[in-house]
Amino acid sequence: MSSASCAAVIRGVEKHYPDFTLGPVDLTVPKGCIVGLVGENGAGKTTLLKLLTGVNPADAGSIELLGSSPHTPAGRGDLGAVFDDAYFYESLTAKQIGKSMAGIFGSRWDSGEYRQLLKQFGLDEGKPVKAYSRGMRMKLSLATALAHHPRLLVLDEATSGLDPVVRGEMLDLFLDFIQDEDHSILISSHITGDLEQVADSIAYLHQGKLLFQEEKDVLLSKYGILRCGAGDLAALPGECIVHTRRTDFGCETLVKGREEVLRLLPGAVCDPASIDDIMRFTSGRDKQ
Ligand SMILES: Nc1ncnc2c1ncn2[C@@H]1O[C@H](COP(=O)(O)OP(=O)(O)OP(=O)(O)O)[C@@H](O)[C@H]1O
Repeated sequence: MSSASCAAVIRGVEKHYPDFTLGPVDLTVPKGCIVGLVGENGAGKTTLLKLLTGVNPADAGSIELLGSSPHTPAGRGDLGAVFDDAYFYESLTAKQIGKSMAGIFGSRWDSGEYRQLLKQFGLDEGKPVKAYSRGMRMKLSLATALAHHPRLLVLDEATSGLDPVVRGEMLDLFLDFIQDEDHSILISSHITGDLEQVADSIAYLHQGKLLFQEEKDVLLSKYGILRCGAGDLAALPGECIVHTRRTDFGCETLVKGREEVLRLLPGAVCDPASIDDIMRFTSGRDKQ
């Protein structure tokens, strides 16, 4: 895929902390797409998103953000980011935050859009942030990330802490956002069901390494959970078997090439795997 068709291109990026190494990671965010970033706690998702958005520098590799570097104003101007640990001054009201954002973004800041988003999210612009719940703070972060009309949204656990109804509204808003083919979203989430609903591709980070980035539909149709006896597994080529866990009733196996498995084992039970299944089995958490 050419870099012109991507909002973000990450190549060979590394970050080294005393007890953790990220990378080298290759990841792309195509224009007009939502890329879901999944991974266990401590897998390196926030670390990667902070490198991409220029919050922290990478130790190696290259990052192209909307055709520039994340460290240039051109790269950052078209970016809207929401981080789980981002905070506003507690005593400021949403209205005052809007004013300070207008100072930062200048003519890009759309105060009408900001007020509209606050209204849509049910946020009282006269209330100080300290009177906001966790979910309300997240919505305020989203409103500030959207009101300067970014082309790329980077969202780190932006739907966590939101109730299912509001999460549904957010997902609709994300889908609306990418109706413009020049818009894209990279979103990390532990709520994989949300990503199954809206993401075009899924990137899986495990212990600092990107295990795959694949189109969601391909991923979900490719993998399956096969339930069978140990003897049946012998009929399968090794590359079909990702990981097997033995249960009291036989074997539960994450298989790759579900159609091929069903062809080789007609009558076997091989249900489509969810993103959670793929993560659980691939990470080896189910090893017994
Ligand atoms: N500034 C830092 N200094 C040292 N270590 C760090 C720093 N930032 C992150 N780490 C380490 O990097 C690892 C990955 O952390 P990160 O926050 O990126 O994971 P994550 O995938 O976002 O996790 P979670 O899902 O729990 O939010 C952790 O071991 C963390 O302790």
